[in-house]
Amino acid sequence: MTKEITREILTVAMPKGRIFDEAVALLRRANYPLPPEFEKSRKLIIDSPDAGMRFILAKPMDVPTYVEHGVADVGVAGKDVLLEEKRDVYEVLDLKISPCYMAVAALPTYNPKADIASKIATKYPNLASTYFREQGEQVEIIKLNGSIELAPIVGLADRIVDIVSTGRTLKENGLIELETMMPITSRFVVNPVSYRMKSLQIDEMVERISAVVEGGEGS
Ligand SMILES: Nc1ncnc2c1ncn2[C@@H]1O[C@H](COP(=O)(O)OP(=O)(O)OP(=O)(O)O)[C@@H](O)[C@H]1O
Ligand SMILES: O=P(O)(O)OC[C@H]1O[C@H](OP(=O)(O)OP(=O)(O)O)[C@H](O)[C@@H]1O
Repeated sequence: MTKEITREILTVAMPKGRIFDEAVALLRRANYPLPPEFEKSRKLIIDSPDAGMRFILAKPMDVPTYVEHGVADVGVAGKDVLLEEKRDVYEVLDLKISPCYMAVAALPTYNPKADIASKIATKYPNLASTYFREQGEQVEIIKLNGSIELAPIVGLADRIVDIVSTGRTLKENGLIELETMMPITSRFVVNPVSYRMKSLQIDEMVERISAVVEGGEGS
């Protein structure tokens, strides 16, 4: 009797939005045959039997949550999201896509006052509080969900912690960068249990993507 080696389906959590197209392009360059409906569909679960994969399309900030809980075996998440969410996932590969950086910014008139806790507006409260704690600075964090650059202009906060890419949003809103905090790129993350149970598929996927990232295969 011949024993058939069956490969289990790998569930991949993909971030919708900015990172999505670049992540899809990377997978295609690694020769994963992704269906054309990927780009056009509003579906949140897309099966690719030829690739042996099921894709779930999540909000970028939620990708590590799906991977931590094991409903996705692997996923693609920004380093910003990983630092903010601190989920129990393995970060195994820097995909070097969607580059940007995290920065502290303020109006040019910002004047640090030693006796008052500075107000920091951000979409990244954990990342920001860790950063300022490490700097030995006491701050009050104000969590916002977007349009962060608005906060200093209307007097809600005196500084912001936010992502900078082209610098256009800071510039057009009259803000200046005070400190560069850390560079950000998207990472390939893996559920620790999946890493043991589906090591064959996951190792192969990491190798194939890594070859594209490092060597520019197919680019
Ligand atoms: N200029 C940028 N602004 C924000 N995120 C960026 C930028 N450039 C790259 N990124 C990456 O893209 C991710 C965010 O993607 P996107 O803006 O689509 O999601 P989002 O923050 O959930 O947006 P929204 O809340 O507007 O839907 C970040 O986690 C970061 O790693
Ligand atoms: O340096 P830039 O190229 O201008 O990019 C940075 C801007 O892009 C992001 O905002 P996004 O467009 O996601 O909108 P949001 O304010 O709703 O988060 C980020 O929060 C900055 O505001």
